[in-house]
Amino acid sequence: MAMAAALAGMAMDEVRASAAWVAARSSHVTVDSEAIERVADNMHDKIPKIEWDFEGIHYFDDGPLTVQYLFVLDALNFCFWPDKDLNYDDLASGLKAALENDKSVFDADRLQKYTGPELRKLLNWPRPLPLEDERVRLLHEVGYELERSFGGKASNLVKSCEKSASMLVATITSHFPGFRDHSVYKGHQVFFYKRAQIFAADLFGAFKGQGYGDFHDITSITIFADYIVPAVLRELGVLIYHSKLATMIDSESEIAAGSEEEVELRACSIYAVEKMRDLIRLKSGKQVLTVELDLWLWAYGVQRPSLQHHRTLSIYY
Ligand SMILES: Nc1nc2c(c(CN[C@H]3C=C[C@H](O)[C@@H]3O)cn2[C@@H]2O[C@H](COP(=O)(O)O)[C@@H](O)[C@H]2O)c(=O)[nH]1
Repeated sequence: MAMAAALAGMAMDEVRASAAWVAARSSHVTVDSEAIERVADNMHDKIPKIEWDFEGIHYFDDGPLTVQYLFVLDALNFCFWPDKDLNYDDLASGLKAALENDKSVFDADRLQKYTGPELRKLLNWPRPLPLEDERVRLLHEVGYELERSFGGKASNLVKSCEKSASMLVATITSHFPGFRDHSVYKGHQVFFYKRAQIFAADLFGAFKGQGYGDFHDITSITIFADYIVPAVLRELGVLIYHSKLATMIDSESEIAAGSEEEVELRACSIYAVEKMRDLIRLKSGKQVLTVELDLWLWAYGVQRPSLQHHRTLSIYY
């Protein structure tokens, strides 16, 4: 266990350190320190406290089934934009309705058998989902590995992590290859772990820091580098996109997964929000959690559909 705990401690340190490494070499995205200062000055005492389930779209029963639901949800929490009508809330509320209708719908043996059309039916979605084959493959992987190593239950996976969010992220990424969200940038491995970290944050939010959501190291989590938060940071002036990248995003051109542009967008977002958090702490003397900053930025972004975001086909976000 000592070895597991030591490795676990590194998971989010690696995310932070590699994001800073990219930000120091970035050529398509600039992090504007003065803008971060401005946001911290203006906002430090008025960061809105967003309720975790502010949209009222998630399943919650205060027990292990909620954990299973959240793990399945975050296994599929990526790439909605290729279907202009599909959003995260369709996934969250579709899975919720499926579970309310049939409590065994996310049993590990059943997760290993879903087909694309069955998943669509489960979500009550009328046409193929973006990256549907990958979604199905990831569901199978989740079912198989939960059964093999955790008695079929995501709640056992969480219990095995000794109330440590970083141990949870390390355990998930070592057992479930589909959660190993990383890239190689200028020869260096860069870690994001977006869906693994968001699962820890979802537990923390849903269970209000108690029970399955009780983590002594919740402060170690970074933002979840998706396609909404970078767009919000750009709107706030915190990220400046150089002209070629700005044109690609504004003209809705696809940005290749693993390209320098994509890695810089994600890594600079993590780096900038960490700086923002440090400054807010300095100015207000108060500890602000990155999960709270993330939820504020994300909620701001999804309420502004006119914000242009980058478009990358990815299973990670
Ligand atoms: N950084 C960050 N990214 C997040 C979330 C969430 C949802 N978290 C739930 C947890 C508590 C709240 O109740 C939220 O509802 C989804 N995403 C990402 O957004 C994108 C989807 O956008 P659109 O296509 O417009 O639906 C996609 O990349 C998805 O992975 C978050 O919290 N933070």
